[in-house]
Amino acid sequence: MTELELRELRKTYRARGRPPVDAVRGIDLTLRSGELLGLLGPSGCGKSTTLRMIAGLETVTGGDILVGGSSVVSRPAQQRNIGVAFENYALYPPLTVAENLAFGLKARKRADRGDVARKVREIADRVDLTTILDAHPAGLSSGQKQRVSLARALIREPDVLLLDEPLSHLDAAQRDTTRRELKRIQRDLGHTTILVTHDQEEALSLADRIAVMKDGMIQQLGTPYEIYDTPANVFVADFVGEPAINLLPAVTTADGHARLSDTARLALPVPLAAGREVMLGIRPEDLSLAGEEEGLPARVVAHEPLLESGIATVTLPGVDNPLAVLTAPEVRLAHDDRVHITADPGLTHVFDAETGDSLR
Ligand SMILES: Nc1ncnc2c1ncn2[C@@H]1O[C@H](COP(=O)(O)OP(=O)(O)OP(=O)(O)O)[C@@H](O)[C@H]1O
Repeated sequence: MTELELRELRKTYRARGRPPVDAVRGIDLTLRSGELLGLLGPSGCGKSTTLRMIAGLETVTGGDILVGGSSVVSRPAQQRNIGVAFENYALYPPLTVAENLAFGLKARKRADRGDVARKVREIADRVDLTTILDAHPAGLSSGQKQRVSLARALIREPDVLLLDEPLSHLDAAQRDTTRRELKRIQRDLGHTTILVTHDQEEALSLADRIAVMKDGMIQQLGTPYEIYDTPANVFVADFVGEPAINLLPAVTTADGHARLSDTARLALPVPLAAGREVMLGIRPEDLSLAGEEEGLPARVVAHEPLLESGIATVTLPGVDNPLAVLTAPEVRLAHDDRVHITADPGLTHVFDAETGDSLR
C-alpha cells in the first residue's frame, strides 16, 4: 500500500520546426494509499501524458513524482514498480495468456520457474483467466484481453496501478460486468490506482475521487458527489452530467433574481450585487413541470419519453438556449404544447459569466 504524489508536474513537447505544446501545466495531486482516482477530461487535455510520466514512459519537463514518499522521476520505467494496463492491451500475439503473464515477471528479474507458474495461477484465479491460460490473444474477446492486460499489470505486485481507458473497447454489457470486476479486484488488492478516462460514467462509478482536467490543468478535485453537486466552474458543470446541464446567460437583479429575458426570471441561490453578468447552470433533473401560477411559461419543442423518465426540450420566451427538463415516466407532451417550469433555487448553480468560476 503506497501513497502517490504529483508535485507541480509539467510536460512541454518540443519538436523542431513546431511550436512547443504545453501538455501538462503544473499538476499537484496526492493519492492516499489504496485510493482509486479517476483522471477525467476531454481528448487532448493531458491525461495520457500524465499517466506516461508516472509510468516512466515519458520524461518530465518539471516537477516531481513521489511513490511512497520517494522521488521516482530519475528512475527508468522498469525500476518504478508501477503496473500499467494499456488501452490497446499491448499483449504479445505469439505468446499464450499464461506466457504473456509470465513475461512481465521474467523480464523484471530472473525468477524461479516454479514461482512464476504459481504467480500466474494465482493472478489468473483472481482475474478469472484460468480457463483461457493456453489461448492466444487473437482468439480472445475484448473483455478477456482487457483482463489479461490487467492481470499482467497486477502480477508484478506494483506499488501503483495505472489504468488507461480500461473499458473503452468493450460493448455495453461487457462494460458493466468488467466495471464491477475491476472495482472488486482493486478493492481486494488495495492498489493505489489512477484510472484515465474521458467517460464520465466510468469515473463517477469507479473512482473514490475524480480530478477533472482541461488544457493540462486540474479544474476540480473531489468525490463524484462533490464534482456533480458543486462544480467549481462552467467547464466541470458542463462536462459532467448526462443529459448535460442547462447553461443560461443572465443578469442579476436587485431583488435576488437573475433575468434571462424581459419576461423570464429565476431566483438566485446566493445574494449577488445587481447588474452582474452570470451564467446559470440548472441540471435537467432540477427543473420540473409546474402549475400555471408558479412556473415560467414555456413551449415544448420535443419530448423523448424514455423508460424510467422522459426528457422534454422547451424554450422560454426571449431566451435563445433551449432547456432540457427531466419528466416523470407518465408525462406525455407534444411539440408546441404550452407548459410551465420551475427551478429549485437551492439546486441552481451560478457562475461568473467571464471567468466561468462558481459564485456559490
Ligand atoms: N509525442 C507528442 N508530441 C507532441 N505533442 C503531443 C505528444 N503527445 C501528446 N501531445 C499533445 O499533448 C496534448 C495532450 O495530449 P494527451 O495525449 O496527453 O491528452 P489526452 O487527454 O490523453 O487525450 P486522448 O484522450 O485523446 O489520448 C495534446 O495537445 C496532444 O496533441
